[in-house]
Amino acid sequence: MGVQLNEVSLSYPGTGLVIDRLSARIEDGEFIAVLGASGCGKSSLLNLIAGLLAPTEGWLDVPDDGAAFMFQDSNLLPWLSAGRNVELALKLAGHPKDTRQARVDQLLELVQLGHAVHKKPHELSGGMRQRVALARALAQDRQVLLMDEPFAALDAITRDLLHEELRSLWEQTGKTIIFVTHNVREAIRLSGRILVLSSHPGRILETRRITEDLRRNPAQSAALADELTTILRKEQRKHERTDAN
Ligand SMILES: Nc1ncnc2c1ncn2[C@@H]1O[C@H](COP(=O)(O)OP(=O)(O)OP(=O)(O)O)[C@@H](O)[C@H]1O
Repeated sequence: MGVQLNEVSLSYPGTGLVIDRLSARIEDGEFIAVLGASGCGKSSLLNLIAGLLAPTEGWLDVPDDGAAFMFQDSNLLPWLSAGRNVELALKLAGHPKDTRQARVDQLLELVQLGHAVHKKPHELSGGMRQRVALARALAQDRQVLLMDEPFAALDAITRDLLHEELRSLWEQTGKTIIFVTHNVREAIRLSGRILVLSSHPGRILETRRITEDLRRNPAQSAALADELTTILRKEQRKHERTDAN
């Protein structure tokens, strides 16, 4: 089963309505990108799906075991090695001690970090730390993986590499991935479908399917990127005008 949102609204005290009657169905095994300008409610949406927030109105249907979360900051425990950081997640998920080391090795291999099991976070590059964070998220063994701008702080080359690795990891694991970004090219590169959110309050403005043919066609991808960027800019301007009044 995937994730279903039915007329979901969210208000914060003080801020007011942030998400307005948002409905979407995300299929099991789908890789979806949620694209929107800063402050449009993307993180709030992930928090709702993770069960960290409750909707003010409407309802959501999320798999019983919930969802794993990965953020822009790796949030690794600095005094633990990469392996121990992943092991801790396995321990919290209830994996017995005698099976944990083999699973740590497997997960770190999956994110191309088999060689870094003993390294502490400060000995790793930003990209490597995000790989450990990804392994830690996978250690939770949930079908749904929520990713909140996980590569936003990385340089372009590292990000590019991680895009490739994430796509291949998604193909291998069949996870349902909900990936939040404000980067249009990243959304096209990674996902099978893009939901574009409006700003203040967040509603679905556009839905676009991304086929493999489109992804492999630079001219078509660039045209779609231009189109989505124009939509986002227009949305941002509308919002800036509203704020100025
Ligand atoms: N706990 C909170 N209490 C009150 N207002 C909040 C809270 N969390 C977020 N907001 C407000 O809700 C709106 C949406 O925030 P959210 O972080 O979900 O957006 P976002 O699209 O993820 O932003 P960004 O791209 O900048 O991370 C913003 O105006 C923000 O200031």
